[in-house]
Amino acid sequence: METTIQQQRAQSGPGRAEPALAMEAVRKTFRTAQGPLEAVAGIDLRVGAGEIVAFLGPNGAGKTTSIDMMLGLAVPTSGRVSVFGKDPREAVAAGEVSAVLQTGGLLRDLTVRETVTAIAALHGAKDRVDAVMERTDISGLAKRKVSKCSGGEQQRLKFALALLPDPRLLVLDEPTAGMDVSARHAFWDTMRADALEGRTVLFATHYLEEAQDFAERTVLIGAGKVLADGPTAKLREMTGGRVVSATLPEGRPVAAAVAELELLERVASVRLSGRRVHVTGPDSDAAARLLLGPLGATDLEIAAPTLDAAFMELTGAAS
Ligand SMILES: Nc1ncnc2c1ncn2[C@@H]1O[C@H](COP(=O)(O)OP(=O)(O)OP(=O)(O)O)[C@@H](O)[C@H]1O
Repeated sequence: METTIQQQRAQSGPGRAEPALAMEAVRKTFRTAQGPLEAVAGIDLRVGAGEIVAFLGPNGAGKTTSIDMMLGLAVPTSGRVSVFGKDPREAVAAGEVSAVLQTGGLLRDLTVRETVTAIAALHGAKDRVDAVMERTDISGLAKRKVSKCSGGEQQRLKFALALLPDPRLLVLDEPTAGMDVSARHAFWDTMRADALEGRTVLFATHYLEEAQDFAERTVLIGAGKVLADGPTAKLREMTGGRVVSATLPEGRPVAAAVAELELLERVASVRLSGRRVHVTGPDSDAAARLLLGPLGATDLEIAAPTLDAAFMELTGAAS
């Protein structure tokens, strides 16, 4: 699906010359009881119009703080943020950027349709109510009170509200947080269809899979800095491919097995916990063959790299 989006957008997407978003040497320091806390520690980022970018990082990496600055909800301590060449607050006022945020914002006593209609009136977009509800798959919930909607349904409603001004840049902060797997898939299906129409999308996520499934480009952030920025497929390669785990047999020295595994070509790391060995590298087949064959290991598992693994590889590489 990632390739399909890339291909279709390469053919029909808008020109990429104009930056939708530019962050230049952006820092944000909070004063806390323990002293100053640098949540964003010098981020440079340029997102071209029509790009789909994942902002990937663990808890506390600085994603939400960065997004707040993109939306004019927070002001950088130093550096500059612009959206389509404008101050973010001007871009928000002009309806050029809108967001689905993690926190709050919905009135519980209104129905879904009342909510959409009220916000549409603010944007002068009453004629878009039906289309937007259809697009985000909430037409069937029109008469339901917001307080009776599930977490996933509320996220879809927030998505509908964000689409009302027909923004050129859509910013999503953990849009699928709290959704179950099927709701998550449904959300991304809707999102993909929308992105194909040429909107620029930047979304924050903890999930490497979400970046892989949806974003052409991933910006990995940690401790307020950009650790890696490039095509999502490349990031996956950089993280060393898959992790092969297996239990080594009793009665044989584990150190010799580890040494043999380390001799395999293109192995990124070999880690032991008790007799359980974890081999990371792009050639999972070779590791699996050696483990199950000569090394006599059992209980083999092969897993895609997790964000934690990716993060450790990249922070290790960066330090
Ligand atoms: N208003 C604030 N005052 C003090 N510290 C803050 C404030 N907002 C964020 N922080 C701190 O700044 C750091 C970055 O937080 P931020 O919410 O941007 O990270 P995040 O990547 O979005 O994390 P998460 O994935 O948990 O949402 C954290 O250490 C957080 O505790």
